[in-house]
Amino acid sequence: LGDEMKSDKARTKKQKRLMKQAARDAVFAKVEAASKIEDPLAFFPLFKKYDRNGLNLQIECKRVLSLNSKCGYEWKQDTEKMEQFKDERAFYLLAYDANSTPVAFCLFRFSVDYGNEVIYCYELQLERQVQRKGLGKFLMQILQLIANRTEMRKVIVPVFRQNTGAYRFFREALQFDIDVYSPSTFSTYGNSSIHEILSRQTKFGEAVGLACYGDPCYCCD
Ligand SMILES: CC(=O)SCCNC(=O)CCNC(=O)[C@H](O)C(C)(C)COP(=O)(O)OP(=O)(O)OC[C@H]1O[C@@H](n2cnc3c(N)ncnc32)[C@H](O)[C@@H]1OP(=O)(O)O
Repeated sequence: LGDEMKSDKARTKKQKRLMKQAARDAVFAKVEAASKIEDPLAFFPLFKKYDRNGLNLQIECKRVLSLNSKCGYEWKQDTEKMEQFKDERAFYLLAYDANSTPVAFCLFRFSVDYGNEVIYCYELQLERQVQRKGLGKFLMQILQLIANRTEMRKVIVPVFRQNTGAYRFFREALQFDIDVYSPSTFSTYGNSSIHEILSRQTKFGEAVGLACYGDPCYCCD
């Protein structure tokens, strides 16, 4: 009987391990599939235009590798950014003005973060002249839509604490939470970390209601 119990226990343990592995594989498969979508913005053609508050912009979603070297942002000098730039799974949302000049970009990637399928937004940058006209909110709304469509659990953004404008934008205007894996939630870092990881759950995230962005609300429909 002792031996039988032991082998039962071993079987259950193995089953649990296999189930965990299958769940993990499913998360990676979902992220892999989303990463292969040629143009995630194609699902939302209405969002290819931003025509509000005196701006009239075209919005495109492109794979980072498909961009040519014309895009002359200063951050391209930055080595770490350059690595992100070269990542074949990364995408840009780009906003162009009437002269086809890029005036804003959002760099993101589908990713697995602590076992969760997420959209990781590395960077959101708007030229000064297009700031405070709702465009940042609109681009993040697009990310949230894409995240819902691809069944990701949340949208994540790292924000430097000293960037109070961006912090307020994400925390107050867009209702991002401090992510459970943000450095400030670990006692070793406490409040000394220079950045905070913020996140906003999708409808596939854990039991947090969707606070809508805009009026009209595009994310709940
Ligand atoms: C992951 C990261 O990349 S973090 C770094 C973010 N990027 C930067 O800091 C670069 C410079 N700034 C920018 O590119 C932009 O200003 C962003 C991305 C911070 C915000 O985008 P914008 O289009 O300017 O903001 P938007 O007009 O959508 O603002 C919506 C609301 O957010 C809040 N908000 C936006 N910017 C600020 C700010 N600087 N200070 C305080 N609140 C702000 C306001 O409540 C605003 O509503 P209101 O204008 O009616 O008061």
